[in-house]
Amino acid sequence: MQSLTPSSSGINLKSLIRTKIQSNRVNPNRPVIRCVYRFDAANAAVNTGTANTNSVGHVGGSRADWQSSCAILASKVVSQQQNAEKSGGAGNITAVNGHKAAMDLDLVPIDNQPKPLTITDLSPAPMHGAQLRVPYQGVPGAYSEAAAGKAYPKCEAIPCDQFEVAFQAVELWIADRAVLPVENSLGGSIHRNYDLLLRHRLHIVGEVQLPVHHCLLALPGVRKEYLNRVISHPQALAQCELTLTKLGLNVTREAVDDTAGAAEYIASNNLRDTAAIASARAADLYGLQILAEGIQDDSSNVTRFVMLAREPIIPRTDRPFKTSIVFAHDKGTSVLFKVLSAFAFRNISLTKIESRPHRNRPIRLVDDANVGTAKHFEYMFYVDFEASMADVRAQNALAEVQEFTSFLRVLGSYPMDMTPWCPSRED
Ligand SMILES: O=C(O)C(=O)C[C@]1(C(=O)O)C=C[C@@H](O)C=C1
Repeated sequence: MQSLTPSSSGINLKSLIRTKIQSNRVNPNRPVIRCVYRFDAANAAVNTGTANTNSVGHVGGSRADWQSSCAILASKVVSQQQNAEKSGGAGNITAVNGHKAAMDLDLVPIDNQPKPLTITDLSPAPMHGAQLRVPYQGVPGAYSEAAAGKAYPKCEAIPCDQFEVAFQAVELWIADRAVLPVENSLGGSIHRNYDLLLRHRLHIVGEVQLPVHHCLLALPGVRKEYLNRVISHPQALAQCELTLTKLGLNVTREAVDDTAGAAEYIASNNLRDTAAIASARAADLYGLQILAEGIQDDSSNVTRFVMLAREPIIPRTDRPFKTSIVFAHDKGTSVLFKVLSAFAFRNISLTKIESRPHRNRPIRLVDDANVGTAKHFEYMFYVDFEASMADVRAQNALAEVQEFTSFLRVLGSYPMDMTPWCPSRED
């Protein structure tokens, strides 16, 4: 799979925005320009080598720098909201995934869709309104939009061109909750989002598990034999890897920012040699036909999303709760067994464990005069366990974990998604 994300370093916000605009001008047909910024924003934290601080600081130096760098375009946000209402788009999420495509194959005017929020749209001024505002990365028709609708059925889902924007929209009180995909049953963890959880100070307040039913979409009249390229989110490409091969397509696979963005790109550039992997709702929204459906390699394909807020919720014990933590230790991975036993002794089940590079201190050198220098990689460990922070067992386990670790943060204690299991789509 070709990665279309160029690397760079030593960036600041203004140069990023300039890069983005220039890239768009140079080659308006590339669907992936937004990646340039997304990748660089992540690297900003790598370059400064800091974790656990607000990423705003990394981007522009200080929060004040960042704010003065941003255009204050609150009215644009409002007009996006109005557009969304008019188009029945982001604010009106019904059966997004698992939704029968219309057989009317006329191209729809895709300009009706609300434009994704970008970093320059963020205003530090709070927005008021009764509806919960939930930013997600992608454009209408993305699975993240569906996840927002599942978590908060009456919410106004706000498309953003990158995760960083969704986080900052909540941090700056423009929005109320961000929705973030963290893992998929086939594609595995979405690593970058674990890093983002650590860099930002938002709290996990809920989770949603969304069955993901992928379709192969192309312009009306296009047949599979005409295709020489399939574009989608890297996770979606990974989830359909075997099926794409089985379909006998002689295509290159290219990664773009989100599934629905791939569909939109094909429609707006009238690409007859390219297909997208996206939802049936994306086919509806962007006037594409469904060439094949259910193309994920496993019918029970599920993505887990977490919801993030400025404040934690008050944990309870009257319903199943999950707690997510992240920890590290100065002396490397040897602490892992002790931490895990703190949960095992209390009969607390772990549902997930993930390790990521410790970006502050990625390597630990251990010199041995006789044999040389061992170079150990250092990790941050992310653990989800099935207990509420209001449960005394969890409190005792964490008190113990704290003794073993040099760094411990509770990312959130939140209700588990206990919705009935229905992996197949309801047509
Ligand atoms: O591209 C989208 O539609 C998304 O919402 C992103 C995303 C992901 O990040 O995993 C969400 C669910 C699917 O697993 C594929 C892609």
